[in-house]
Amino acid sequence: MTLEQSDLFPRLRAAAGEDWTRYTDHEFVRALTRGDLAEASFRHYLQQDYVFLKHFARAWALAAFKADNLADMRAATEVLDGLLNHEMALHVDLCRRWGIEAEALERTPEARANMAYTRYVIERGLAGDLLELLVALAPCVIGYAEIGAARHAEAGAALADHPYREWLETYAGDEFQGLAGSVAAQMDRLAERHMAPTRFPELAATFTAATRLEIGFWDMGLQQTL
Ligand SMILES: Cc1ncc(C[n+]2csc(CCO)c2C)c(N)n1
Repeated sequence: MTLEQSDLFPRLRAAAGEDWTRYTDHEFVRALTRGDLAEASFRHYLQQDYVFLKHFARAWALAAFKADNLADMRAATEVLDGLLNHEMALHVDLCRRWGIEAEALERTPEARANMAYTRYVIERGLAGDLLELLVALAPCVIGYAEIGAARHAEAGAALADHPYREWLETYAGDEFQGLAGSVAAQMDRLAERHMAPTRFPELAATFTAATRLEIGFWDMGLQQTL
């Protein structure tokens, strides 16, 4: 399924209103796309993102625990496996090329914006069901796919010699686009089974909160705060 065919995600995105735009059209994203984002900001972001990915792996492990059928358990462990055994290694390589060695990554002090975001997502999963957790994860997974596709296209010919080409290619790539589509489809299946119409506002509040925490993550990168 493509994102356009999904049902719940566009409703959540619409409910997030301006916050969704503030996330996907953030100055960090604009500067990265133009190629003039300060390198120190990108390094700070990369280093924090390493810590972020570890906690997101924990959130996907929680998704496997919260699942009540094999298909949902497999979907969660596939993302977990991809993160732990593929994306983390790519991230460590990318960091090394940007001058951040593996030992420095391990010693990264966790920024408050980073902590707030990952722990919020995990808390939503602990307190709620799998749908609640996937909705908290959606701004990350589906948002980055949306940002990647749009910004990769926008950079266009400038990509030939672009400092952030690899980042843009990663999130515009088939793998992440496919992952976003399958998470959107999984949310739709769960919503069909578990979502009373009266539950939508609650889910929208979780989605908007996670979107605002993504904005905080860009701010943290841009301002290099801890
Ligand atoms: C702050 C922040 N938000 C989102 C992503 C993107 N992302 C992280 S894990 C994953 C796939 C599985 O959840 C995706 C798309 C990121 N790297 N950093």
